[in-house]
Amino acid sequence: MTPPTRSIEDLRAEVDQINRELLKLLSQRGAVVAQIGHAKTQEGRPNHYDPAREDQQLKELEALNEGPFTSAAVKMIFKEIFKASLDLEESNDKKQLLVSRKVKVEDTVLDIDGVRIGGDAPPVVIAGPCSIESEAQMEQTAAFLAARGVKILRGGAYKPRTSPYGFQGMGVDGLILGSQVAQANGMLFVTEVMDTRDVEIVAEHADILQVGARNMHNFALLREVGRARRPVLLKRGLSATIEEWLYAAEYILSEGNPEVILCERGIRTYEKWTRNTLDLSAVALAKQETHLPVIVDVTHAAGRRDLLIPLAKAALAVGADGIHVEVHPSPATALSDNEQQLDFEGYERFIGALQGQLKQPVGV
Ligand SMILES: O=C(O)C(=O)C[C@]1(C(=O)O)C=C[C@@H](O)C=C1
Repeated sequence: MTPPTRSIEDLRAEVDQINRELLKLLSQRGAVVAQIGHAKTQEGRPNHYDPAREDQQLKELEALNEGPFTSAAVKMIFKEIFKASLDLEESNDKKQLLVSRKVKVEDTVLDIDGVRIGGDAPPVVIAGPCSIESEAQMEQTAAFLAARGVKILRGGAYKPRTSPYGFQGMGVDGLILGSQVAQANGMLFVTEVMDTRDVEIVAEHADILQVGARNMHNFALLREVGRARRPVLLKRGLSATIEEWLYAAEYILSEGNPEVILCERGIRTYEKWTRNTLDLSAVALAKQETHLPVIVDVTHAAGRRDLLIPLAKAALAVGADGIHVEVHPSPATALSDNEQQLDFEGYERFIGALQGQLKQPVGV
């Protein structure tokens, strides 16, 4: 065996020097890749991952590889570089999102005719029936809730039902009824808009436009409500990741409407004992990553009345800016969501249990 002509120390010094050069090259590569990422964002390409481009680079590197590393090893190293590059592109991209706290540090506080939502405002309660069904039903509910300090009345005029044969809502008559009853009781009116063609008429009658979970990925609708001059309550999609939810909000802000309230309403999981699984980490994360108000729809979160109080308590404990809950004078005869809506007595118990956390008088 021929003795090594150079000492380990000497060789290590050379390795250190190569490391420094590799790092310099990696940083140079990162800077160029960041520019590619920026260009992709400018072009409106939300997905920066490009497997074909990665493949092309790997093939070229394989062809050029003279060893001593195997092609598999070279590929593995470069795949890590692509992954880090992609992370870099996407994190730079995120920094520029209008919803991001990196762009706007302070909380967005909505002030809708004197009702403040988000930031240092006390948590709001949004309550009302699932569907607008009749004058009597709306009047009774609004009077009951208004007397208990609720400032925002909900009620669906267009109902996205699982079955096309289910009750589909009262449409424009429902909008008129909901807004009149809310106004008569000194409340704001929030209702869902499902179709781009209805945004104008819904915005005419509602104080807040709701985009429902099933429409969170309806980008045409998101753009349209982004152009409306009304605040938007954006529910998280049934199977949407937090990132997808925030991008949906970004669609609205990017059209010039900064008044977005995020609403976590439970996501679809393998769990069968609850209708959905309330994702509280999404609430905490959305509050951390964005400056927007975040509320929790406890009614849909679990799909069962017996969990409403603990879920609402937990939501407020992680920092939710409000609670959305369905209330109906007679849930058993309601035309939708019988299992989930609270009757008036149930609402009293519910709100009583939250009194300490709501930081505001809720009783009469
Ligand atoms: O070339 C691109 O499109 C890039 O975004 C750069 C890059 C890379 O690091 O080479 C990064 C991620 C993509 O999946 C493909 C390639």
